[in-house]
Amino acid sequence: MGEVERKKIIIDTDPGVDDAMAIFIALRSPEVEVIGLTTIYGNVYTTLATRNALHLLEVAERTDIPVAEGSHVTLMKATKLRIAEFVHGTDGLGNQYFPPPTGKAIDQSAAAFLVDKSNQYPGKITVVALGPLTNIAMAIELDPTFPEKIGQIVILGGAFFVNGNVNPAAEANIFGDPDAADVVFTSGADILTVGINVTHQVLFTDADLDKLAQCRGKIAQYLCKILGVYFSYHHDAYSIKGVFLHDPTTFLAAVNPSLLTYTEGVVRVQKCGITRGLTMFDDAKKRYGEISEWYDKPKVKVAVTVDAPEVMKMVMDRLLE
Ligand SMILES: O=c1[nH]cnc2c1ncn2[C@@H]1O[C@H](CO)[C@@H](O)[C@H]1O
Repeated sequence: MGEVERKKIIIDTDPGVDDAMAIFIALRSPEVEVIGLTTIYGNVYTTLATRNALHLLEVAERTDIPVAEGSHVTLMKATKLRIAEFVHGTDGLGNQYFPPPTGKAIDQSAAAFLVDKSNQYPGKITVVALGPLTNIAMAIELDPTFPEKIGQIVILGGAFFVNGNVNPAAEANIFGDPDAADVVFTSGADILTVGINVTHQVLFTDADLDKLAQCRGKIAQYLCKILGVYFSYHHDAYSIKGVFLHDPTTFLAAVNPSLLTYTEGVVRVQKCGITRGLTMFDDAKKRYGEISEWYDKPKVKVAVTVDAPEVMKMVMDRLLE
């Protein structure tokens, strides 16, 4: 029987506890084929992100999937980065200090890999971007036709109509490289962005963790080990007994966009000052009298609501397998 074509996915990632979850869910999603991981700083520095990406593929026994290392600096070449090790542990994976992976990244940068794959499968690739958008912006710099050739870019990023998680203005991934984010949002690519206004609705609770602990599967057991630090952080920072599933929600939105509703409009990113990293959406309800920085820019899709129970069901089904 003719097999339904699986969506080809590249995950741009900074693993990261919730990145690890998203990667494992992706590898257990029959609807998609993960054709590569590209790495970026954010939750950890890029070198560690690469090491963790290789390690996670070894845990999942999927070393056939290539890892391309991404940028160590922002689009503007800044080396002073904001790294969220206080969220994920100093090793990025819940302070477990796993032995180093045996595999190596391929001999191609993340940006070059992204461009290559977009040429190989024009219009067919979905990039799921789970960290700061430096690699994607660099792919656009490398090849200005990248936005036309890439199928879709599904982004975990932004705080739309709500406060950020770095400060009241900014969400962590956009704050990590606002210049890159603004390039990507205004590139004309088919973009769906899932902000923390949506991912904060998807809570993985203590009870879910218990279910995972009772499952004898290798991945379930592995995740239980690394989730401790992420749980403690959420308890301290938000006074909640559970963790937000930012990355898994974004990945599942790429698999099944009907899990979300979205609105469309131009998004610009504040690049300086106290609101650096702010994502400002023009809802186009007003025809402004003056030409603004939003005028005539391409629109993107901004997630507004999510079917959280269905996302949680998909997460649990895939992790408890
Ligand atoms: O308070 C925080 N500061 C920095 N990063 C965070 C925080 N909370 C979550 N994340 C990480 O940033 C992405 C979502 O913004 C997620 O990858 C999450 O793990």
